[in-house]
Amino acid sequence: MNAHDAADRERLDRLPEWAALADHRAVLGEVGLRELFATDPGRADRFSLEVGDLHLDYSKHLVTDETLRRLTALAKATGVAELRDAMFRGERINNTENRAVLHTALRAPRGEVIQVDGVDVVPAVHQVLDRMAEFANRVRAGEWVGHTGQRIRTVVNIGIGGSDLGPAMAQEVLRPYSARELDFRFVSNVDGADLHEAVRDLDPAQTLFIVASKTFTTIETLTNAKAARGWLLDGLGAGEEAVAGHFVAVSTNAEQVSDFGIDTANMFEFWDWVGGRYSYDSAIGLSLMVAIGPARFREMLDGFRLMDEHFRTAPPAENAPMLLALLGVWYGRFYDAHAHAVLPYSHYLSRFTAYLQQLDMESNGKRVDREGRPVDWHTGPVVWGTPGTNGQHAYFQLLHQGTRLIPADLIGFAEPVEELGALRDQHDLLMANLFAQGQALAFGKTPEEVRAEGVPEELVPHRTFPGDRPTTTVLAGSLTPSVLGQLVALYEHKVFVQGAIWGIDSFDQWGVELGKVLAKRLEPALTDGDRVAGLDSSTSALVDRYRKFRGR
Ligand SMILES: O=P(O)(O)OC[C@H]1O[C@H](O)[C@H](O)[C@@H](O)[C@@H]1O
Repeated sequence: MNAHDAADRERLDRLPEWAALADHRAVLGEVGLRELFATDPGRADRFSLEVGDLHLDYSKHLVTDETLRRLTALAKATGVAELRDAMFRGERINNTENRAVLHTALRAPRGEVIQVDGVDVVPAVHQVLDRMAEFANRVRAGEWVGHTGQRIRTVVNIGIGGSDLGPAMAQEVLRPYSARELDFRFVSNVDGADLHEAVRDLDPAQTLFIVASKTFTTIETLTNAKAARGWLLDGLGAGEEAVAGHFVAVSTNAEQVSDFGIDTANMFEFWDWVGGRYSYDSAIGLSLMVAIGPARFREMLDGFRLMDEHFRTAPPAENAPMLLALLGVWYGRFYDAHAHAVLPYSHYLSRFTAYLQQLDMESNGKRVDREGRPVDWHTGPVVWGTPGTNGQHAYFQLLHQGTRLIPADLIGFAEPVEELGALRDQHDLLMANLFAQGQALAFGKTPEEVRAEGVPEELVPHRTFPGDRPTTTVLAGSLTPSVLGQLVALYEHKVFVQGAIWGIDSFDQWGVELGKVLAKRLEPALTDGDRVAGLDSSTSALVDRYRKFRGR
C-alpha cells in the first residue's frame, strides 16, 4: 500500500507535525521581518535558491529555520514524496476519475520509459510532437495552403479553460520568439462577440482554425467551432470540402472530432492522463508551436523537464516547488491568508496569472479529501494579480495597508528583450519597482519614521506601513522558452505539493459540472419560454425579465 492510500494516511489535523507548527506559530508570535533580518545577517543567502535559470528569494517570509524544518517535517508526514513518486510512475493518483496524472511524460526525453497500465507512453508523446513539428513547419513556411491555394496568415485557436489559457498565455510570453508574419488569436467565450471580434478583419482564405478540446464535447468550443465553420464556408462561398484546409483539431476524442467533420488525419492527439490545466505542453500547444517553431517549443519542454527533475530529486529543504507550497500552507493555516497574488514585472507575462488561476484554483479548490471526507482546514487560496507596475496604481494599496495578509510572488527578468531597442532603457525603472515593492511590503514604515518626516500627528496612522507582508521574488536572466517551461512547472508542482498536504484530489474538477447542467436546462426557457420544473423564484424572475428585455 502506498502512503497516499487512505488507510495509511492520518488526517492532517491529527498529525503531530501539524500541531507542532501551531506551537511554533505561537512561539513566533509577532516577530516581524525587521527583527528577523536584523538578527540574522545570513538570511537572504540562506533563504534563496538557484534552480536551473531561476533565482528564488524567499527570505522575505515570516519564517525561521525552525519554521522551515517543521514545514518540511509536515511534507514528510503527509507523504508528499511518495505521492510525487507515484505520479511520476504513472499510477492512478487522480482517484475520483481513476486516472494517471502524467503531464511530466509530455516532456520526457525520447527513450525514457513511463508506463500506464504496462504501456510505455513516451513513444506516442514524441510521435505527436513530430507530427506537430511537421505541421508547424508547413504553416510557417507557407506550404500549408487553404482551400483557394493561399498561404495561412492567421491562426485562430478555439478552446476554453485548459485548451485556451495555456496556449494564450504562452503566446504572449513568447511573442519575441514568434513568427511575426503570422497572427495568432484565441476564441474561448461562448459570447458571440469573442468570435466576431477575432475574425471580423480576417480573410477566410488565409485563416486556419485549431479546435482545441480534450473531450471535444465542451459546448462553448463546439458552438464557436461550428460558427467559425459557417463563417469560413460563407466567406469562401464553398462547401464542406473547404473545411480540411482550414480546420485542424487537438483532442483525446477521435470519434467526436470526426463527427464534427474534421478529418482525423488533421487531428493531433493527447491522452486522458493529461489534465486540461496541465496540457499546454501537449498538442494543446499546437498554435504556440506554429508561432515559435518546433525547436523553441522543445526548448520550452526542456525547461519543464529541468524543473520536473529538480522537483523529483532535490531534498525538501532545497526543493523550490516544495518550499513555495509549504509557505502557502503556512500562511493559509496560521495567518488566515485567503488569497495569493502573482505579480509579474513583465508585460509579456500579462496572461500568466490568469493561467495560474485555473491551474491552482481548479486543482485545489476542494472541500473534501481524497476519501470524500470534509476537510477541517483551508485548501487553495484565491489566486489573482496583474503585471506590475500597473497593479501598484490600483490594488497595491490593499496589499500594503489593508487588513488582510496576502502573500505575493514578484517575478522579474534581468534582461529586457532585444527588440525593444531604445526602450530597453526603461527596464531598470521597471525592476527598481519590483525590488522596491518587495522591500516596502516586507519592512513597511513605522510611525516613528513617519513622524521623523514631520508628518502631522493626525496623519501618522494613515501614512504608516505595517510591513510583514511576505513575498517571494523569482528572478531570471531573461524570459526564454526554457525559462517559461521552468516557471510553469514550478507552479504545477507547487500546486501538487499543496494538494498532497491538504489530502485532496488536485486533478479532478467536479465543481465545474453543476453550472453546465443547469445552463443546458435553462437555455430552452430563455429561447422558447419553456417552463423549468421546480425553478426557484429568483432565477425564474430573472429569466422572465431577460425575455422581456429581448421582447419575447
Ligand atoms: O478541453 P476541453 O475538454 O474542451 O475542456 C475545457 C475545460 O472545460 C472543463 O469544463 C474544465 O473545467 C477544464 O478543466 C477544461 O480545461
